[in-house]
Amino acid sequence: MGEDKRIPVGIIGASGYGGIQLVRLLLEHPLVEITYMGGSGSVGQNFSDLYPHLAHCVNLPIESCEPEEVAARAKVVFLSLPNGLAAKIAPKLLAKGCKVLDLSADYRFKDLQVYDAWYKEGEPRTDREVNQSAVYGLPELYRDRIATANLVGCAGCYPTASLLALLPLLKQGLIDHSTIIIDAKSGTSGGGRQPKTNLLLAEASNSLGAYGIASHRHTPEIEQVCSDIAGQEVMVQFTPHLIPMVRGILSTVYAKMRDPGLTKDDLLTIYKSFYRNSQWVKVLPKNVYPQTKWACGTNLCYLGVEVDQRTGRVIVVSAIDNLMKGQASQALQCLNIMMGWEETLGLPQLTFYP
Ligand SMILES: NC(=O)C1=CN([C@@H]2O[C@H](COP(=O)(O)OP(=O)(O)OC[C@H]3O[C@@H](n4cnc5c(N)ncnc54)[C@H](OP(=O)(O)O)[C@@H]3O)[C@@H](O)[C@H]2O)C=CC1
Ligand SMILES: CC(=O)N[C@@H](CCC(=O)OP(=O)(O)O)C(=O)O
Repeated sequence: MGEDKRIPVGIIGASGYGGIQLVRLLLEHPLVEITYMGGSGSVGQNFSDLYPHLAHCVNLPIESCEPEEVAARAKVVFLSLPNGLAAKIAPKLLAKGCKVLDLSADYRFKDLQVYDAWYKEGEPRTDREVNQSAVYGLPELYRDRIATANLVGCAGCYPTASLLALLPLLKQGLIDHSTIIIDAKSGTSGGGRQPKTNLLLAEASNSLGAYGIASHRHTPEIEQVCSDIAGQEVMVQFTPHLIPMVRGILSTVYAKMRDPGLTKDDLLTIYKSFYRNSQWVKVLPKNVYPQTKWACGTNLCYLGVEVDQRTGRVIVVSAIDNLMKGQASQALQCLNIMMGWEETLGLPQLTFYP
């Protein structure tokens, strides 16, 4: 038997929805081994007490999150915690030499004033320097930066779906920035495993509603990336909806084209070329538009591109699994890049269907 070269990995927030996706992915990844599980309310329990169906493959206790202890037992740490906690833990882990992937919003914003304005989680942040070192975890845009990062602030779920739809348009300067409208729907798992009234079956089933209109926290995150690509300030109109299903995000993006003469064939050529080196983004053929079911359980994003010649608008429909490409599997994709591994390693591409 050769030496086992698996990298020891910790998951803080293992009991949550992000945590359990990471467990599934990391157990099947050939180059890592889960060595630490951290939490809060579930400390003292075994992971298999929380998820008995996994008792045959996971036997680890949930421990309190002591950064020194975590760093002694893990070289890579995934933080899958409510917003505001990673900013307190990540600097200590980085100082001990760990690579850190944060699934919350704490390290997504270059400008902490923007973070503070939208995420009022308590005391002011004291980790400005660390924050400056963080790279936004959207591999299709920042692959090179992720490759050399020690800290990645993984992209949010709605931003991932929406930005992948928008990137080629912004990069090529094809749209009037002031006309971007994003209409998105998410399954209830987007709200996490903690009980919330609006996520009860009786509230969410047989019903569809918008929330966070003109005020959702993903608006500045989407705008930050759009502005970075466009080289000028971009504002978007973003409206999320809660839809009665468990997994999935469908984001439909509208914008006025600068050149109304562009056809659907032109745009499909542009999209296919833009994503030619991105295995996880599938640009669908002409007149085919994605369903969330196609992406379920995978790291894939499916894009359908349309042009309304009557209004001069381009319409792009984007489908992802919010817990996968929108969260845990995208974090693992980032880790693969950080470690110089094959970007597809350990990432599922076949959905459960139907
Ligand atoms: N759900 C989604 O679709 C997406 C979520 N995200 C983000 O990922 C992060 C995790 O989300 P999700 O998994 O859905 O959330 P959950 O509510 O399902 O899980 C939260 C986890 O955080 C742990 N936790 C809470 N407080 C503490 C604490 N003080 N110290 C240590 N651990 C703590 C909980 O552990 P315990 O049970 O032990 O208390 C639990 O494991 C959030 O920031 C979320 O915004 C990002 C993209 C998509
Ligand atoms: C349905 C639902 O409640 N969705 C969550 C999605 C946010 C999320 O999960 O957090 P990230 O910022 O880390 O992506 C919401 O709208 O707040």
